[in-house]
Amino acid sequence: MSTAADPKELDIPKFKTLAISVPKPFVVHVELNRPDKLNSMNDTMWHEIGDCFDALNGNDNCRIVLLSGAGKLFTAGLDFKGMVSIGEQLSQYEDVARRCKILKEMITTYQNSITSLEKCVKPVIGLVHNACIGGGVDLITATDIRYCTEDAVFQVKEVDIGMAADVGTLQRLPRVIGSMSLVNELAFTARKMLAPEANECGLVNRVFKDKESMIASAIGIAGEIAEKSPVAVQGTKRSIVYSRDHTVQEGLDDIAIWNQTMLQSEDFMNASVAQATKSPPPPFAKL
Ligand SMILES: CCC/C=C/C=C/C(=O)SCCNC(=O)CCNC(=O)[C@H](O)C(C)(C)COP(=O)(O)OP(=O)(O)OC[C@H]1O[C@@H](n2cnc3c(N)ncnc32)[C@H](O)[C@@H]1OP(=O)(O)O
Repeated sequence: MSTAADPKELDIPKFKTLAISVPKPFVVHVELNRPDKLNSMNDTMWHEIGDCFDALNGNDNCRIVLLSGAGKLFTAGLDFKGMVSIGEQLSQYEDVARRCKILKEMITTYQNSITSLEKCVKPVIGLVHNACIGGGVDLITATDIRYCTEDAVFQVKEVDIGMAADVGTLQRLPRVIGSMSLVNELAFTARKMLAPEANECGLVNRVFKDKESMIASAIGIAGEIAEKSPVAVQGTKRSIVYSRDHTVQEGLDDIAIWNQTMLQSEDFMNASVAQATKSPPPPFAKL
């Protein structure tokens, strides 16, 4: 069975603002890659994040994704300078309905871009070093596992630029960290949350000394996940995301219907036999 240790074998489009590598078979590393602009999120990056995760979702050479930032920090959030071109587009119209149409289209495109991480059935591990600001928090709240470095700082900074966050933080952060009081405090004050507090409140579940050790550990963990049945891992992510937004009974009903099919997969049979006979896990075919 061929595996994609070579990024070219992944066969996904090339991106201007994202760097893609394959550190291990089936493990895809996506880096926000505008280091000279502090990985600030311009219109191209917003579009490319969506395109990238849509492509990885359908790619059977990808079983798990690592998401980090190239250079000094994870991301400085929305690219202020990119907002000038939106301002120019708006200035072409005097009418409120025409202006609203431009803004609505932009907001929903950016929302869909973040949601593409959640819709991607491959688990995504968010790896934050140094600063994770504004849109960066939107982005990582849509990941499945989050780690950071000791120097990490998280900031829901939108109120400081005169806006209510609108692409996911206010919807997902309460579900990630549980305490509505803490979410409210972070969102109303835009204060910095440092790594120990992020760990304590559950925004991340591991803190590493530096970026190198974080990436190395994450590649190891991703490699372990990539060796498991893709039927099992993808079904698990699907069920966790579905259950988050539904009642317990609805979640149970959904997974019963899902597994009435998936328990007939060869992965279930082969993995169960290996467990029962104390044999090493079998290799699983691409999905
Ligand atoms: C529909 C919209 C949906 C999305 C909404 C998202 C909203 C948000 O993301 S709100 C948050 C926006 N971001 C910020 O407010 C971050 C502002 N920047 C900082 O706080 C600091 O720059 C940072 C902590 C990231 C780094 O600090 P450091 O001291 O290391 O660097 P600086 O000297 O401050 O900056 C270096 C140059 O980078 C430019 N820059 C910083 N952030 C941005 C940005 N977000 N967009 C564009 N450019 C940015 C900064 O102006 C400096 O440029 P120069 O003066 O030319 O050297």
